[in-house]
Amino acid sequence: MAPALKLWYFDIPGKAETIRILLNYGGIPFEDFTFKFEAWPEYKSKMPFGQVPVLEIDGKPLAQSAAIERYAAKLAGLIPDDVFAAAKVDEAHALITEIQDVLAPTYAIKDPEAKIKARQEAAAGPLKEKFAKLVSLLTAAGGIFLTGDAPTYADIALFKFMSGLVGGTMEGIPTDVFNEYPELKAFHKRVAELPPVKKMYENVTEGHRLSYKALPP
Ligand SMILES: N[C@@H](CCC(=O)N[C@@H](CS)C(=O)NCC(=O)O)C(=O)O
Repeated sequence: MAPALKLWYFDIPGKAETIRILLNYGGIPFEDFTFKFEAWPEYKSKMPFGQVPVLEIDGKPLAQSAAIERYAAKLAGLIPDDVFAAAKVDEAHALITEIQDVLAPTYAIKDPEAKIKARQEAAAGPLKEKFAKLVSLLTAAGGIFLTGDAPTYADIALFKFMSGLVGGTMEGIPTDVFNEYPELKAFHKRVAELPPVKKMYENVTEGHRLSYKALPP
């Protein structure tokens, strides 16, 4: 029998959106339990590491977004069976995490101008180096998806990252940040048009799931 799944997270895309896409992709029913920041103190002590996302699986909690993403990807058939092929997918996923880590310190900057400046600097330097690595990976795999011609959870994670970067919540990152990378823009469109992804975002009515946005032309 399929496990009963309940995903706990704030009412924003954040670290839960890739998990949401993966579960939707696999047509796997789950309760998307979201809450406002004000309600967090009520839940924090119930979470294994005092943080979210947490996926409750038949009542048992699983924390850490990377572990939850892999779990959801296995259910959705977005991890290859072959051990080496699966490791290459993890490799691509780790590169995306590294890219996210470039921007992570900017979230904590309180001064709005300093935050924008730090992001502009990241976009002009370190992010470019990482995007070039992504293009190499994509090109080496044949230019369709990150590790070949079938989508995996790494592709979903990159799609979510790219959407979030230009989705209006990353002040300081120019919305044309991907214009120098036609391969990445084509990739983003390709993932957006995968039928389960397209369907998920067509059906969205609430703001918290709107991390997807078509990239500017
Ligand atoms: N390594 C963890 C980090 C989780 C994390 O940073 N969660 C944040 C939200 S994105 C959180 O729960 N913040 C509230 C808190 O720490 O009290 C993961 O990837 O799941």
